[in-house]
Amino acid sequence: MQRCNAPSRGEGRARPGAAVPRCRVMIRTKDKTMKQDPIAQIAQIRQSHPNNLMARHFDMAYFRALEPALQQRLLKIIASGIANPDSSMGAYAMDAQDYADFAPFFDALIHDFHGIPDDTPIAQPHDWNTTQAACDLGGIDPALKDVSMRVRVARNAASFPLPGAMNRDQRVAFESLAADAFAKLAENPAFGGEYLSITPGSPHEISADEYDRRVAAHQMFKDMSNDRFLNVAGISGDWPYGRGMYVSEDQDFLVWVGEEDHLRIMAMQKGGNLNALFDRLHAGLTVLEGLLPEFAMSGKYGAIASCPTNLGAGMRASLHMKLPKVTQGGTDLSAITDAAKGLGLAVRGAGGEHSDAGADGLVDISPSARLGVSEMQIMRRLYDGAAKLWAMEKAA
Ligand SMILES: Nc1ncnc2c1ncn2[C@@H]1O[C@H](COP(=O)(O)OP(=O)(O)OP(=O)(O)O)[C@@H](O)[C@H]1O
Repeated sequence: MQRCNAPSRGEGRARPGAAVPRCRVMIRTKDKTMKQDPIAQIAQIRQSHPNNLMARHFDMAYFRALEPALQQRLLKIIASGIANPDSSMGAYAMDAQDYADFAPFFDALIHDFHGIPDDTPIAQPHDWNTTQAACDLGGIDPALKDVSMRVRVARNAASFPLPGAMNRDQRVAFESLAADAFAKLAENPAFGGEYLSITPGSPHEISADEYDRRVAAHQMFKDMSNDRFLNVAGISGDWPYGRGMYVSEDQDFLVWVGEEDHLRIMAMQKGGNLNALFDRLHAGLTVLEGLLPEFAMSGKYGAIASCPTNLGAGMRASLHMKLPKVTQGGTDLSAITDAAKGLGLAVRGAGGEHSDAGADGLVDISPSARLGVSEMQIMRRLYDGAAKLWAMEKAA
């Protein structure tokens, strides 16, 4: 799955630590004045980067018809896609309300990215009933009992701006609310654990070494402060204030605070039993919903997220699978990527987005679609696709 800041297919890949390009659009975002006509830039990007969905669908007539205040809001939404022509999406919502206020703009991108035909209304079903199908990969091959599974959902509080538009006080205030909720969650026998903060001076602050250890363990999110896409969008602003992670004692239920969305709520387990994994996430999510301010949800768009790629179920369900033969020892992902695409799956390196495959052919596979598909459809797609990719590996 490509998120907003993923480079478009076939174009250069962003890497953590990559140089942050200078913005060259004439809009005011915080204290920066950017220097070129954004409309002219979008026209150029449409030619040079046809996979930038923001540029592909930006309707000049629609933009010109907006009042100046709305134009400024829309320019902030698309600033990252202009400054980074190699964006695959190129737009981040700054507020839950943006999806309604700029529906003609967002809906064109959403139909395109999520593969929803233009004449089909956007709508999000929800279904967490895992008893409908047994999806245990260990039943296909005992070798798959070892796979690492992760499923996460994005959630944002309705009462705060989305991360791109938050100031430092708001980030810290949201983290404080979340820490209070986690203190209650810690008392729940099924989800007891601790909150670890990277906000300087937080009562829950962890050391830099502990943070690095958690990142290396695939639990904590990476430093976003050098991410050129998130920087322009304002999402990585005030780093590391307002950021942290809750982790259950058994390390299989985690909640990120202050990454690309207010919350990323996830279950992580080894073993191949997707039903158990999804049940764990659903149970934790249900408890958290009772402890936190109301989440921004929409019948049309599902879970509201900063990036339109994450709308809908807001879910990315992934498996870390070793596929050494079909990836030529991790050196060539082209065959597996093509096969996975036909199965509705995306492939990325096991270190997270923008990473390469491991030498042992360890890759991350996950269903691409999130909007218009229910949680259970995502689970089935992952199971069916993984079974087919595993059959390819065995036959190779
Ligand atoms: N199945 C998995 N098993 C173990 N770790 C995983 C698994 N899937 C993802 N991870 C780890 O989770 C972390 C976050 O990964 P990544 O950024 O790709 O995912 P994400 O949170 O779903 O975000 P996005 O799709 O927006 O990039 C990384 O450390 C990655 O290695």
